[in-house]
Amino acid sequence: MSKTFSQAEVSSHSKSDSLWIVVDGDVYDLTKFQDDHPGGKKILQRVAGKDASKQFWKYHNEGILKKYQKQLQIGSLDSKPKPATEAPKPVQKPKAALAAAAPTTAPAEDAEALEPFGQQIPFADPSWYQSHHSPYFNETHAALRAEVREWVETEIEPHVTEWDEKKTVPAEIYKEMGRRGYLAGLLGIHYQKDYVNNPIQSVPVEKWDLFHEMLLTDELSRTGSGGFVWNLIGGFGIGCPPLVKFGKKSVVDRVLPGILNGDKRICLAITEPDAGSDVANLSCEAKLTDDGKHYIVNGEKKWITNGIWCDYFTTAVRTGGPGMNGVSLLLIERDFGGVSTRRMDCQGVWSSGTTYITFEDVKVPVENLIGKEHQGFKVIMTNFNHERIGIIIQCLRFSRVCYEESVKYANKRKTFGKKLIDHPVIRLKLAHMARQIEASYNWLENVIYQCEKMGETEAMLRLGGPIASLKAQATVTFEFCAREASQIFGGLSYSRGGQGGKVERLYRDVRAYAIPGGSEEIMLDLSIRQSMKVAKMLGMKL
Ligand code: HEM
Repeated sequence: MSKTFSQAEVSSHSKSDSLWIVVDGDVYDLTKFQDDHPGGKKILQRVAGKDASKQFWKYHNEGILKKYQKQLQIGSLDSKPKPATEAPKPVQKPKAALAAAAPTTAPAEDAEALEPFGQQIPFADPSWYQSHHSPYFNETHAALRAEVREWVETEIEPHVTEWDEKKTVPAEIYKEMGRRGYLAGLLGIHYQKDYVNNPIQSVPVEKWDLFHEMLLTDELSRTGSGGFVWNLIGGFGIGCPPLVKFGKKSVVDRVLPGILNGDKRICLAITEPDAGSDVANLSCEAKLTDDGKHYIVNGEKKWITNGIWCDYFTTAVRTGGPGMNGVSLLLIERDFGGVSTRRMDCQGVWSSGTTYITFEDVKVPVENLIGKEHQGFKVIMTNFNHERIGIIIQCLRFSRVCYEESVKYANKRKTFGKKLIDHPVIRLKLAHMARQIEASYNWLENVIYQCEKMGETEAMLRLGGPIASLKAQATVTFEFCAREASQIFGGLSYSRGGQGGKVERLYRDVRAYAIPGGSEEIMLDLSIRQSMKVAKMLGMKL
């Protein structure tokens, strides 16, 4: 935007037939927009021709300018300071600032802390973003973090509310996940470089680890929409790993490139109208044909994330007798015919496409069996840790979003002559949010590190209990933070959109995290049962 105006020039556009305002040194022509302004046109006319920065920031958050700038900004004031030509000075590392005060006997460090990143609001980002030392993150993680945040802030965040209200996300965004090489790194295993056209840009693929996967999901979750995150990786993150790990090579080679490059979509179809957390009771049946070449599948699946848009369904079916030993996993393809999907209306995660599926005489080739016949339950079990870790990462970032939005709002909203942040009762709420977020996140880092070091079977056995426990911890934290943020925002988090929009949306999304993937009650019970069982095997003495 190269055009510049003097203040006098702006002042001459102070009527409704030519209405300009200034926000942060930039000039906006609101003449046409005033009739559509959700806050009303009179309020704009009162500041016409003036600097309205103070009033603007009182009623809006940053997303509004990002969304409307292109359409409404016509230039800047000639008095606006020019942006520095050289790169802005990074925030000073606390280490340098504190060097003088550091005790001379401090132990030598193994590695330097990373540069500060983000807005430096305490607890609004993980502590390694504020240059705290971390044994887990290095320059490759910092590079990925910057790449994803750039994309999310410019291309995604300004539109998330609109997409959520429309209950969809443009297909282009999922394709972009493929084009950027992100999907190939979100499977809980090493990066699938042989199946993608463009491997990820900022990280050498051989260096990809579970912490990259964690922070990719974490940064996507800054959008503050479970619906958005699930739209992109909800079905994929749980439906694709069983195919990659246990599918026949011929099938994997045929379908995986389309999925990982973002052209085709896959989901996991396990839950049924009558079988949720008790997976072993499912009834969708698959009968082998007399020639042994196909299964004929009949049955229903419910609450299936992404189902309406999917080409492939990693489906749990009953091929044998009752209980867990009669369950198999099949890759059902929409093109086989007999697959019907309808959208379900749910409380939250609106843009995730929660689906009811019916399979009617679907003819599935036996080569689409994932794992061995009647042993699908084992495959489903190996999937749970990855699914639950995904849920934990999202819940903890959503908790941070609730906290971050609250801190920002509390620093501008005044009640009874004081900013909210100056009321001890509000600070107490923020403190309780922060302590739970940080405790849970530090536990998550440890669990990810264990997953990285243990083999799959060892991790399944030894981490099943802690991960179940952490899932419950994360969803309870999320519920608490959504509630407290909502109280801080008051009426603004009761209406949809606007400044409290993220908090209102996340409040509605809470149950979508506390129930699926193992409900809180089942998780807590399992955490003790599983941990005791494994400890006994390993020689626990009581
Ligand atoms: C570039 C200029 C502006 C744009 C693009 C804009 C846009 C919007 C939008 C989209 C909303 C709906 C709520 C939201 O999504 O946040 C809104 C609400 C509102 N705006 Fe503006 N606005 C502008 C300038 C102003 C100014 C200068 C004022 C005050 C003098 C103002 C006062 C309000 C008020 C009072 C609301 C209602 C807030 C509420 O519901 O709590 N706006 N505006």
